[in-house]
Amino acid sequence: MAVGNKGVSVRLVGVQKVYGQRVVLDDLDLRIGKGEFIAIVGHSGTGKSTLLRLLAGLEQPTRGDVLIDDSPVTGLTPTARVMFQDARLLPWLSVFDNVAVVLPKPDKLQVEQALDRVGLLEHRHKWPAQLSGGQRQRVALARALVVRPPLLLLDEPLGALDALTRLEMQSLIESLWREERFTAVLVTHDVSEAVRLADRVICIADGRVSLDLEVPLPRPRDRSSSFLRLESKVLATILGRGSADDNEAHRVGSRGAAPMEA
Ligand SMILES: Nc1ncnc2c1ncn2[C@@H]1O[C@H](COP(=O)(O)OP(=O)(O)OP(=O)(O)O)[C@@H](O)[C@H]1O
Repeated sequence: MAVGNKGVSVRLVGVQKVYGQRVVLDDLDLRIGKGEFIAIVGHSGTGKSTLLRLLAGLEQPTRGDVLIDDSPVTGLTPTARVMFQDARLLPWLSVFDNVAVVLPKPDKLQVEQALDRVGLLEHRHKWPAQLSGGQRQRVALARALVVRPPLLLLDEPLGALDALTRLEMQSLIESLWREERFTAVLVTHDVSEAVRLADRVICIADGRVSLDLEVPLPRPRDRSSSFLRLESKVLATILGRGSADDNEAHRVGSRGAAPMEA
């Protein structure tokens, strides 16, 4: 498989996605650099998962182009792996086999390294039912990363976890990303998680990008005053209000979450 440990670049140009009468994404433009970590936030139903499915090649845009390393996505994106909110493990396979199953040619060392990287090597002989929710998501992460994908798509992967496990998983994802520098696109409802992990936080509203906010904070990030300012800026955009220190330069487009009368 054509995979490596360097990220890919991603470009969406004038992307529209229509389901029946519903225009979910409309003339959306977005660029993601190689190895960047992007978080996508926005109200429920604004098309965040749709956007990930377009990047994965699970769907095609109604109009416009999705380009990975400058090549249009026309079928499943071979460089991408997706992680979902539910781990989607096969209950009749061991932890080891749940990771090995995605390899065209199972390789014991490769699987054990992937499990070791997520801290689950000693659990490799267990069944999914014997694991906690957090451990199951670690297996899903190992399965996604075992092929060292250049593009990791994360669809609210930590949404069902308790707060503490969620923080641990955020640290794990961040440290694996820092080691391997794949391109990461995280869909999340948790604005704090977005600001903690992402180089840029993208808000989607009315089918397009309503905020593209750089997070220029050193990692690992704590909840400093700068962190809180960025967090409130993202929240204000999602809620459709300008925050007191809002900077118009961060807003893009003329529609969507433009500041409204508060
Ligand atoms: N296959 C489909 N057929 C018809 N409508 C769809 C399909 N997939 C998504 N939609 C609709 O498109 C809209 C956007 O869905 P999507 O799941 O991308 O939103 P989202 O922002 O990820 O939402 P959430 O935050 O609730 O997960 C929703 O109205 C949804 O019902």
